[in-house]
Amino acid sequence: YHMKVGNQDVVDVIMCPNPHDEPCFEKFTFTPRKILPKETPCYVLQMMHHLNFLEDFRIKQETLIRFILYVKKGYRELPYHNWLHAFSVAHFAYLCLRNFQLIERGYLTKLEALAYFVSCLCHDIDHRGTTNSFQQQSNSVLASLYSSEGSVMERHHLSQTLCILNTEGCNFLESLNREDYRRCLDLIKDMILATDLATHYKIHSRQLTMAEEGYDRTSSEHRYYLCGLLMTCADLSDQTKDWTETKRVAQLIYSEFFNQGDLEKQMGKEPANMMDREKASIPDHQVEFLTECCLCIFRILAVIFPSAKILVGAIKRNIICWKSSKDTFNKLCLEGKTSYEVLI
Ligand SMILES: Cc1nc2ccc(C(=O)N[C@]34C[C@H]5C[C@H](C[C@H](C5)C3)C4)cc2n2c(-c3ccccc3Cl)nnc12
Ligand SMILES: [Mg+2]
Ligand SMILES: [Zn+2]
Repeated sequence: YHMKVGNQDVVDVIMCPNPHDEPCFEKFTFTPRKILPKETPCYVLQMMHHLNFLEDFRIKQETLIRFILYVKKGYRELPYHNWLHAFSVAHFAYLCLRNFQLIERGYLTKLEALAYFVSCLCHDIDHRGTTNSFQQQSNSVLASLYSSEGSVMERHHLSQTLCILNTEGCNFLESLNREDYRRCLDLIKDMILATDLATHYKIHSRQLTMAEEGYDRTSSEHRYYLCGLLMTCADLSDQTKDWTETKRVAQLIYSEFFNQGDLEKQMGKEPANMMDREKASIPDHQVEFLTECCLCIFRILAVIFPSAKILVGAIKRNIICWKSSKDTFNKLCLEGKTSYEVLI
């Protein structure tokens, strides 16, 4: 957008802050879930234009638009793991690329940046609203396909992504030379597989060591850990927004968790507490998850990128809100409400 403010041109003010000084699209305080779903494909295209991907990789706009629409269609109408989650994760990746200047400061090559943004958009395609362990428990088709390698859902999201790339008129990477094409697909594989939280728990301590030692651009191990860190932070970025947003997102997540718990009960299985709408204490579980998982991973991000400290602050504020909400939850639960009913 080219915008005149007074007699001074304000060039390239994209999604500029509107007069009611709502958070600007370019800031970490912006909540991408407020964008109308039908407008989201345009915003994806706009972000890729502003990251200069179309020029750098000679991407045909028509092919890219078809790819984006196929990816959007690939997501199911679920409470949480839907297209709007993918869009918000990709928006966070866009903010990291722009605000941390990941390319300009050599943290990621342009190809890695492209793979990062596209992986965020595709990382949960065709999610069924159930966990990897549920795939095993229910002997799903996906479990029979992938359970020997682990990360069952993530391998399915990757395979769906590659299928779309191989769909007529959707391969926006077609102008990459053979080596870059191969490298980009390998990066997308590593990045989508990195969104399996169980994997994050395994490599978390090494990511911390990497941050404390100082990021070594020449180390392929460091580059792998940074990509995994950036993927997990994007996947959890809802937790860095304001309390209203965080609370609403938790309600969506637990709606999926409890649906799975109901399914497990019907199968005669005992669901985990966090999946059981009768037993789960959402505030307690969220305080634990935000403290044990989110706070740790965003602290590592802030060691490498000091401007990410505001994200750590946002998570701390949400932990305080969950702790203070506990009294309300306990009081209402005493009146016989489940913690889910209190949340909605
Ligand atoms: C707010 C919030 N809470 C969350 C609470 C719990 C879990 C969760 O999967 N826990 C674990 C706990 C152990 C070790 C592994 C495997 C299983 C056993 C299940 C992970 C995720 C949560 N989560 C996510 C999220 C991120 C990535 C994939 C799926 C999801 Cl849902 N995004 N936001 C949230
Ligand atoms: Mg996932
Ligand atoms: Zn996700």
